Order: sequence, then C-alpha cells, then structure tokens
Amino acid sequence: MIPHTSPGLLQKSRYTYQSCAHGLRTILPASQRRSITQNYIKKTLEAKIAWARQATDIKAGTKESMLTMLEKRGYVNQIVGERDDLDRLLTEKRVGVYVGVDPTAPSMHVGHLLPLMVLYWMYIHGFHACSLLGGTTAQIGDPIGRTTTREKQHSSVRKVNMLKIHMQLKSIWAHVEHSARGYGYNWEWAWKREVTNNNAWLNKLPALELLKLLGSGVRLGTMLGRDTVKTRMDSKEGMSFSEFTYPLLQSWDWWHMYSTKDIQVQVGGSDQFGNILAGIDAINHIRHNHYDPLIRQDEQKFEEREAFLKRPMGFTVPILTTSSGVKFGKSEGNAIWLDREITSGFDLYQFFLRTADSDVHRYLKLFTFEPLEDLETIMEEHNKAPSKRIAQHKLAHEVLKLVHGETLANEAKQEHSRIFNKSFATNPQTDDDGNQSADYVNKAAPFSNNDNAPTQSLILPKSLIYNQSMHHVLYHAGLVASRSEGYRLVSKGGAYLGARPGGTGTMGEQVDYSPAAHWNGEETEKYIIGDNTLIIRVGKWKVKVIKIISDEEFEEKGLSAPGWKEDKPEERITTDIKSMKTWYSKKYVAKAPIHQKRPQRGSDVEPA
Ligand SMILES: N[C@@H](Cc1ccc(O)cc1)C(=O)O
Repeated sequence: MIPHTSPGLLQKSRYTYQSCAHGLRTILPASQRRSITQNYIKKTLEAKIAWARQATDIKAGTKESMLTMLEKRGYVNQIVGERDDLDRLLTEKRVGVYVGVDPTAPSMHVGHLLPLMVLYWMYIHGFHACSLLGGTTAQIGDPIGRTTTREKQHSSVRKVNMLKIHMQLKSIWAHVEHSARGYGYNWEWAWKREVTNNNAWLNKLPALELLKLLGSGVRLGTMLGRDTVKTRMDSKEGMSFSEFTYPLLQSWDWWHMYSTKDIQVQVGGSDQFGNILAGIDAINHIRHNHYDPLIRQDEQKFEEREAFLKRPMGFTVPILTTSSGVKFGKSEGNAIWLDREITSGFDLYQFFLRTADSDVHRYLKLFTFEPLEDLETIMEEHNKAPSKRIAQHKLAHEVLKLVHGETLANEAKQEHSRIFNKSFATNPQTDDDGNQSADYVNKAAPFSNNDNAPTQSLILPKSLIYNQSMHHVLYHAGLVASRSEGYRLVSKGGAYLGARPGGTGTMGEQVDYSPAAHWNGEETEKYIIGDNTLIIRVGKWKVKVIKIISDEEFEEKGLSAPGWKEDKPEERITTDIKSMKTWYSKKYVAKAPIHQKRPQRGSDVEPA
C-alpha cells in the first residue's frame, strides 16, 4: 500500500515518525499510519537513482538543468538568493515546488498562467508540483500592489469563487498531462501533483503557535520597510493589521508544506518577491529555533551538502507587458479570464490571436510546451507570411488546449475560421455579472466529458428551484436532458448538492457535497447558500453554480431555461408518470391539472 505522505516511515510506539528528506519529522497519529510495500521502496529507490544519474549528466554538461531550461524560455525574473544555489538544488534534489493563487475573483485570468506554467514544466520534469488555493488567505487579501483594502465578500461569493478556481486548477492539471504527452513527456511513477487549499491548516492554526514560532522571527523594521506598507501608511486609508500580517500567513503556508510535504521551492508572480523572501526567512527561523527537538534542525550537525539540500528557495516570473507597453492580459481595460463563462473560449482564442508579431515568439516560449527548436521552425514559417498569423494560431490553440482542453480548442479554432468565412458573432445572453442563461450554456456546451464541463454559472428563476424535486431542478439547470433522466440519476446517487443540509444553508470552508435524494421540494431549498446560490454537482466534473433570482427579474432579462414557461405540461406529466410510477401520486396530477398552463408569478394572467 502507498503511504499517506512521503516515504521513510519509521514505527515508534503509538506514533509513526515520518522523516522527510529535509530531515524534519512529522508525527502521524495511528489513524493515518499506512504500511509500505517492498514495491514502493523499490520504486522510491529507482527514482532516486534516476535523479542522481540525471544530476551527473547535468554536471557533466550533457544535459540541460531545469533552471537553465526555465531561463531559456524566459520564466525567471528574480531569484531570491543566488542563482547557482537554486540551480544546484534543483539539480541535486527532486524538491517540491508550489504556486499559490488566492480565489478573490470567480476565475483566474491569463496572468495567473505564467507562474503556473513553471509548475507544469517542473512537474513534467519529475518534481512534486503543488498548486495552492488560498481559501483562507483570500479572506484577508494580499495587499501587494493595492492602494485600498479589498472589499469584504459575502461568504457565499467567497465559497463559490473558491469552488470555481479549485475546479479550474484541477481541470488545467488534467490538460497539462494530456498536452505534455503530445510532446513526449510520459507520466512516470515519481511525478507528483496536487491541488491543495490553505484552509486545511490555516483555519485551525492557533494564534499563539503562529506568534511563537513565526512571529518571534519577524522583524518589524523589515515589515515596515516594504513598499506596499509604506505606500499604504502614507495614504489616507492606512493599512489594517490583518493586511499587514498577510505575508505571515503566506509564510506559514510554506512552512507547513515544507515540513509536511517537502515543498522547498516557491514560485510566484512578478510582485511576489517580498512574500517569498519573507517565507524563506520564516522557514529558516522556525526550523532553527523550533521548540520541538524532533523538528528543530541544528545545521552545525549537518554536513555542507545535507544542510544545503534543506534550504528553502524561490523565484518570481517576469511581469508581462506587450511590446507596446500594455500590461499583458488587459484588453481595453478588461482582464482576460480563464473561465469561459466570462471570457468565452472563442474570445480567449481571439485574444492570443491578436498578439503582435513582436511578442508572439516570446509568448510561445512561455505558454506552450513546444520545444524551442520547433518554435524556431514555426517562427520561420510565420515570417514567410506574417499575415497568415501561423504563430499566433499555434499560440492560441495551445493555450486553449491547456485551459479548456483539446475539444474546445478545436472548436474555437473552427469558430474562428467560420467567422472569417461568414461574418457573424456569437453574443451570449449574459447579465452584469457575466452569468449566462441555462439555454445558452446548454447550447454552447453540450456535456460529454470534463473538457466541456467546467464549472458553469447560470441564472434560474426562483420558481424553478423552490419547492421543486431534485430531478426537476437537474432538468432546469440543464444537467440532464429530461426529468426522467434526472430521476434515474438521483436514484443512482449520481447528483450532489454543495453545502450541508440543516436549515442554515451554510457550508464549511471546503465545499462539501451531499448526495441528493428523492426528497420533497422543500428539502432542496435547505441547500441554498446565502439566499441565492445553489451548487449542484453531477458525477465528478459537472458542477453548476446557480444564481437564483426572482421570476420577474428572470423574465425581464429575457432569460430562458429548460422547463421555463413550459407550454406542454401534459407531455411533461406523462413522461414523469411513466418513469416514476409510484413517486408521482394521483395527488400531484390533481394538483396540476393536465391542461392547465403554469401560472406566471407576479403576472395577472390567470390559468385557463
Ligand atoms: N499572495 C499570492 C497568493 C498566495 C497565497 C498563499 C500562498 O501560500 C502563496 C501565494 C498572490 O497574491 O498572488
């Protein structure tokens, strides 16, 4: 059996000491102890030998180092510390690396892709790569680069954002593996990737633990000297203590992952240098001064190499501006989002297609897995007839493959050529928040696999949710083609609701799912979060975040959804009765006479 975390378990009385490669030992309670098999030990050893061989080749100059490769492609801006130290660390040790994203909006934007690409590259070169969702840090908000405090978000908004970005990170990971395979990077046993959320540890971190272990090493002078702090202190608004301490929380994340998962390297956006530096200082302070002798590292006792291989290190990616000086990802004042409900796949394709000739080679290096030599060939082709935009098409297609998957990437490409043949544009119905009507979402994206079923937001009117059985709700949300299909799905236990039942409609910090059942309509209502949001999941990937508005507003916006203003209630009832047999009692039929039109709420049209 595979152990719960990294290798090196050693039994001792009631506890298991897990020795991480950096020498720290975490005590696992008996409930989390797992045994390891001979096979696991063998594979671990093989992976170590392979790494050592590779290091020898790199040192002999017959193989390129990870850092050199990243530098050649333009990913490295500022290294926190010495370049050669980082190069040596990445060469000699299969370290863990992480990139954090705070879910302060419902989607990541193209700017997030850059540090994540480093993570993806390192993953396909055998490193343990972790994308961290800042579920807790997002509640404070990184003050870097901000002149004002972030507005407080309603907890339902925050949780929906967290859910959406979590799904985004997960589905991009699946696409990374697929894309990389196309370039000959085949999965190996030692590769490891994960999406984790800092609410798992920060929410139960005692304040005293943070102050004692980390706070004792943080110098006020250093904190006060940071540009963000100085600017904010000089402003009228000033700065809150919570924002001031944001870097401490980010540092704790790293310390937590350093000590439990061997995550020794942090990569961040161009503005993250200060936070990464603070994290390195914090980890060094804690590991050298920890009160627990099992965790404390006494460097004097280590040999030079051993001490070196325990050091935390990090770097930032460059800030991207187009050759005309515009910040990358901003198009006419709007950010380009990775959620296709906000920036459609077609628009994302168009964004990359508009890349200037002077930028396209650089972007191809940054946003694709295409080998540099092949990029040279593509550029040569491109330069023969720049107006054909060969390089831009390659770029747009590769980015779409990464973000939305191959099927959608191909569709966006086809849609582009259709538009250039005929002149038409899709103009989805959206409201001010970028939500689309169920009809549009369903037509635009028939579900078949995870690629075309990312998190979807849609609006539904109250009457299609309240007092409705689950199979009806599933149908109205476009998650199933008919109510009877919905009925079968609920019977199989294949539909879930986000949040916990219990009248309050709140949920924990993680989005929890409970299986839906054939309960009566009022039960569904208990899962509504903050009065207006319902999250439904079908199977593993289809998640819909439903914003509930009044019927009047739905009507006013001209939106539509399956089952809205249904004109043929008799058909609906016949199919329902057929498939549901006993479930639909005579009572229901009596309540909704067959030839009766559904009365419109708020309208003065009486049923015939
Ligand atoms: N502060 C980072 C996000 C982040 C959050 C938590 C971390 O541990 C790391 C990074 C940003 O704003 O981009």
